Amino acid sequence: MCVQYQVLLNELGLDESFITPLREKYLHPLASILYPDWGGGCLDSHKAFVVQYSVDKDLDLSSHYDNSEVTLNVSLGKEFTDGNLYFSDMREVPSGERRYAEVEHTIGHGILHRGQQVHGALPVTSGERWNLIIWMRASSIRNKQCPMCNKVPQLVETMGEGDGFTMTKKEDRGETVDVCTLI
Ligand SMILES: O=C(O)CCC(=O)C(=O)O
Ligand SMILES: [Fe+2]
Repeated sequence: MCVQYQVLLNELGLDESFITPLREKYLHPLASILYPDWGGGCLDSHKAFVVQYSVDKDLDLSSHYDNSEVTLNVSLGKEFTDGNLYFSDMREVPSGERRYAEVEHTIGHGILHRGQQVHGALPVTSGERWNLIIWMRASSIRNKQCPMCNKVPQLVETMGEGDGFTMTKKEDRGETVDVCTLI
């Protein structure tokens, strides 16, 4: 899975003023109720970005799961045809046994889902489709098991934002990332 056309909101200075308060005040309480078994009650960081699709850029996004415990996906517009989202089972279900459901995403609406639920976006056939994606992370969950490789994470310091893992207090040296995302 690779989204080529994306803008990270923290690079635009929008994390502290917009995404962090949105997560803490609104998304965390909702996720605590909806997804208590998937880290929804202990979300403590995020990666937020805007993705863009059009016929001359990326058309679609193949089936994948996110590097998140809970994801918010908001349709920002602009005007486009097709490009529906689809959702399937959790990633543990073997690919041959998965069932898929298509969801038409109304502009201005947000869809909250578990990061480990398999999903993707179908091709747009005209116009431009822009979405705000917030991958929310729970360090207490991912510190025990990496959501991308299922292993106990091997943490290394990183430049800029990490991937929502935390080191123990003694070793706390800043943002960290699991080596599995680097290879
Ligand atoms: O294009 C979309 O609406 C889905 C994007 C997505 O699933 C992701 O970036 O993880
Ligand atoms: Fe995704």
